[in-house]
Amino acid sequence: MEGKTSLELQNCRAKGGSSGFKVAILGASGGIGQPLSLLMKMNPLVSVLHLYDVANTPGVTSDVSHMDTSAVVRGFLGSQQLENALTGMDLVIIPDGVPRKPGMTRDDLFNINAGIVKTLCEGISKYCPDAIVNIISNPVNSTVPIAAEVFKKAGTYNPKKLLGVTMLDVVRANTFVAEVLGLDPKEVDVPVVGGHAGVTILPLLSQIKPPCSFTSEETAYLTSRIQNGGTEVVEAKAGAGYATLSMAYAAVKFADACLRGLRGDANVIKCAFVPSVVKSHPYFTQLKSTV
Ligand SMILES: NC(=O)C1=CN([C@@H]2O[C@H](COP(=O)(O)OP(=O)(O)OC[C@H]3O[C@@H](n4cnc5c(N)ncnc54)[C@H](O)[C@@H]3O)[C@@H](O)[C@H]2O)C=CC1
Ligand SMILES: O=C([O-])CC(=O)C(=O)O
Repeated sequence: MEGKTSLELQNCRAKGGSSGFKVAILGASGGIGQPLSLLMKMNPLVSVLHLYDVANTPGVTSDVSHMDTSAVVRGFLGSQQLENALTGMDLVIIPDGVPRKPGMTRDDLFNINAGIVKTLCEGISKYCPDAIVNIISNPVNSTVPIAAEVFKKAGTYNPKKLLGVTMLDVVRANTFVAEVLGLDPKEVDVPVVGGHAGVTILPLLSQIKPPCSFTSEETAYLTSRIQNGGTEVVEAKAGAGYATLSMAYAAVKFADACLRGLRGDANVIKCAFVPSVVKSHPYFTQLKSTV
């Protein structure tokens, strides 16, 4: 190792990195992006982790890269580095954009986040058109259709690879249902379909595994709590934030399912907001095989 600069040493390490998938997180310095970067660095299916943002990626990258797990971490700052951040990626996770404040709906984020997601998806269609794309940025009910239009225009649209992340609704539903039933949440699987905003979030309480039943009061309580889970956190944080930690957990659970699907595992089926066969709703959260 004598005579090598620290950059050369890092490059040696990168070349000798473990086999696995290459994952980019766009918006890696944010409230979701940071814990998501931490958790993805711990995922044994990831060999290379690219952290992209328009702010603070050198610090986040330095911090996360010190973790003694296999994935090689590289940081990218600003739009001039988007090409390098995306080239060769198998999975791109997008938690960039603006989150809402108390009193706002997710739709209030549309004007800013739509433009950001559009620009990033134009980059994806140029630099890693075959990657699976996980969209977290709100309003998911609109950002996923925007991404689809960008990919269609570029001729790179693959409806199987564009997935709106609604896993937090499932994670919340599993937690709240388990509380009512007195079970460990790990034993509960609640399908949640529809969309990712208020009444469009539809927990299928009759389809839970294991089979169970509820009183009408329990059904009303659970439906309302699951539909308003995001608002519950926004109000509890009282202007100082929104769901970031539970979202990062949910995003990693979903990303891991995508990577297992890419690896060829059978029966990896999760809920996601995707192009739909329901004619009146061209996009709909449904149970979907992850590849
Ligand atoms: N799908 C879901 O279930 C959930 C979605 N969200 C959404 O996720 C999004 C991100 O939330 P947070 O991380 O809490 O927000 P945040 O404001 O903490 O972080 C957003 C990050 O995006 C970056 N960013 C801004 N413009 C960018 C651009 N042009 N390119 C790349 N990065 C850019 C910012 O620098 C920042 O680091 C919000 O839209 C929020 O509503 C939040 C919770 C749950
Ligand atoms: O409520 C928000 O704005 C963030 C979000 O989507 C959620 O927590 O489900």
